[in-house]
Amino acid sequence: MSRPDVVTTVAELRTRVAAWRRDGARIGMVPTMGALHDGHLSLVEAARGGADRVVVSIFVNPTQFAPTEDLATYPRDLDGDLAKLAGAGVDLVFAPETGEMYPEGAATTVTVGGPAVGLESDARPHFFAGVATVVTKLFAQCLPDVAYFGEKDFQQLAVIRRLTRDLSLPVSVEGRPTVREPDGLAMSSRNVYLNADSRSRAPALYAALTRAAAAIGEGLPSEAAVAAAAADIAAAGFAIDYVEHRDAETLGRPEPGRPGRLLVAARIQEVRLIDNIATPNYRQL
Ligand SMILES: Nc1ncnc2c1ncn2[C@@H]1O[C@H](COP(=O)(O)OP(=O)(O)OP(=O)(O)O)[C@@H](O)[C@H]1O
Ligand SMILES: CC(C)(CO)[C@@H](O)C(=O)[O-]
Ligand code: BAL
Repeated sequence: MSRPDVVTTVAELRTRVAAWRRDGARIGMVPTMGALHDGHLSLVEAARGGADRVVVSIFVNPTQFAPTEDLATYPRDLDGDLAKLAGAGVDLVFAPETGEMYPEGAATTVTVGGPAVGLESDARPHFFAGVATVVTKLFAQCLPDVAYFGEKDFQQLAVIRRLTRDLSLPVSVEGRPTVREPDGLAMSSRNVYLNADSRSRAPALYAALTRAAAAIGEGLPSEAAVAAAAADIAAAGFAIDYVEHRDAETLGRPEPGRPGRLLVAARIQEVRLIDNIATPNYRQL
């Protein structure tokens, strides 16, 4: 099966997209950092369904990593990624070098408040400014009609929705459900860092969220459900960054009658995993 075409410059990307647009095509974009797995492929499939042409970007964005984080070792495999995309219906891969995305002297950063405050930002204070800046640039470079993001990075999705609205970007942002391994672990490029022992413990994260969401649905007070989830996660050997019940849209305090979300970030063997689950029947104050 033939691999998708790859371009590395904004000029080439714009030329290709402009030609499709002249033909009246609707453009879909799937931004990624590569090391593709079935979660990414589910976004590609959604894009195939919602657009005539699909662009996948692959760029390990340095501005969303702190100096202490795993930028240098983040899994990179463009050749393997292109093989996975062969036959997936992708029209173009945009795989820029860092200098193309951040030319010498780049001095502009997009910062988001609201849903970007707290949770991931407490552990990764630089993170959402990096994501917001690169996603704004990708949207400006490609000018997609619609862009697809995973609910696995739930706060990131909320931040991207908010920045798109606040900056009046003419892009429809679509969130897609988390794709999981058969034992419930959310697929993530960083799962390859897990050794056999940590991998066997990792499904405890989603199992704890599932139990807590069901308990909240049955009327258990939010605080008690969160405390039980935290205890389960700690018992599985994780160091917890946060376990929180939040409003699914604002990520502020959960409100009865509105969709809620349980979110977790926890570390095992120094691998930081995140996950989340809906609490649609939330009724407690
Ligand atoms: N399991 C998954 N199901 C659905 N979407 C996913 C999943 N994992 C990642 N995505 C989405 O794919 C897009 C690109 O994510 P990214 O390249 O960072 O992959 P990742 O597996 O989340 O990597 P990382 O381990 O760095 O978090 C994001 O919109 C992300 O939410
Ligand atoms: C949205 C994104 C591609 C921006 O670099 C990244 O944060 C990711 O892969 O989720
Ligand atoms: N999956 C979001 C990108 C990151 O964690 O750096």
